[in-house]
Amino acid sequence: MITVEGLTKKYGTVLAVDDVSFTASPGRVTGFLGPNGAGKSTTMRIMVGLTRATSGTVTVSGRQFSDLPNPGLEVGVLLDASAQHAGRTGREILTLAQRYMGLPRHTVEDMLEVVSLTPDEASRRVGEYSLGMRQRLGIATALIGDPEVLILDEPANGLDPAGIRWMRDLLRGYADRGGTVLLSSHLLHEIEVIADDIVMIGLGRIVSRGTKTELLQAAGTIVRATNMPALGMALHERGLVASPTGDGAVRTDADAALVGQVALDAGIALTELRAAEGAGLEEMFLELTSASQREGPPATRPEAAVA
Ligand SMILES: Nc1ncnc2c1ncn2[C@@H]1O[C@H](COP(=O)(O)OP(=O)(O)OP(=O)(O)O)[C@@H](O)[C@H]1O
Repeated sequence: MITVEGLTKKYGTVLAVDDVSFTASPGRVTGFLGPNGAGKSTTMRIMVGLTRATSGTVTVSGRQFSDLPNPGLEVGVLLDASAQHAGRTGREILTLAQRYMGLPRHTVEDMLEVVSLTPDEASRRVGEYSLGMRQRLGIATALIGDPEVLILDEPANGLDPAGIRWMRDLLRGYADRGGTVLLSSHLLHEIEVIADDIVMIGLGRIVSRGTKTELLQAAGTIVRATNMPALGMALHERGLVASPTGDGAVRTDADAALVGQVALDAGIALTELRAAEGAGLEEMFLELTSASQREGPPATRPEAAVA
């Protein structure tokens, strides 16, 4: 379990993390989602004691990271796969972790197998590794102490589609065995596929959080009619906000039953009526983080916690 309470980090005048609170629970994969510069890495660095918080607390399994006697046995961390010593081989890096944590020697070969690094690759210097190979080695280092909690910053970076599938299955299995996984990404689809719970952050603030199911339900309804202007008018008259989806339909926050009733009352024939699901989550992500999108206009920050 990871518990973040009122976490704030200022770098001079930059408010990188602004009063962030959330939990990541055992048995679940929690996706930490936000655009570039949202504050994900800073939050994770504070979690593992690499950056000092201005205020607020983070506990892992009830304790601060700095109070853990042998942290690698309790928390597996992958923050920057490129930070590994370029002159050492993959096997040497894992062996150092194994000795440092006081683990049996066979764990090194076990982990190489888990992350599918071949004996030949394990004997090569990390400086010659591709980014995907470095990520695999980083995940092996995070897992070697068999910790209960994993904190992974953009772990899918550099992995090919098969590698992403492999990582997804690995983390799923880890969570299903009771582990706590927190992983960050600026890619909605990645988080949507892998996470049970989602925490969205923008400009250092939590803009939404909840289970994926809740967020998908909260994503609204897609509706299409032969007479779209009449449908727009009918929804408007009932106080329902509808926004164009870009392909001729509209999305509204109302549930499908209400939208269907509104259309029936107005005598409008619908050609499509369905839960917005993934498309809606993407729209919500863009809406919720619009204040922090470099491409978007400045706006007041929304707060849309659903859990
Ligand atoms: N050491 C630092 N000194 C000053 N500002 C910093 C420092 N580290 C991060 N920041 C600022 O804090 C904010 C949040 O950065 P952070 O790296 O946490 O975002 P992120 O969500 O991880 O982004 P990305 O997806 O691009 O990795 C940014 O405005 C960044 O410029």
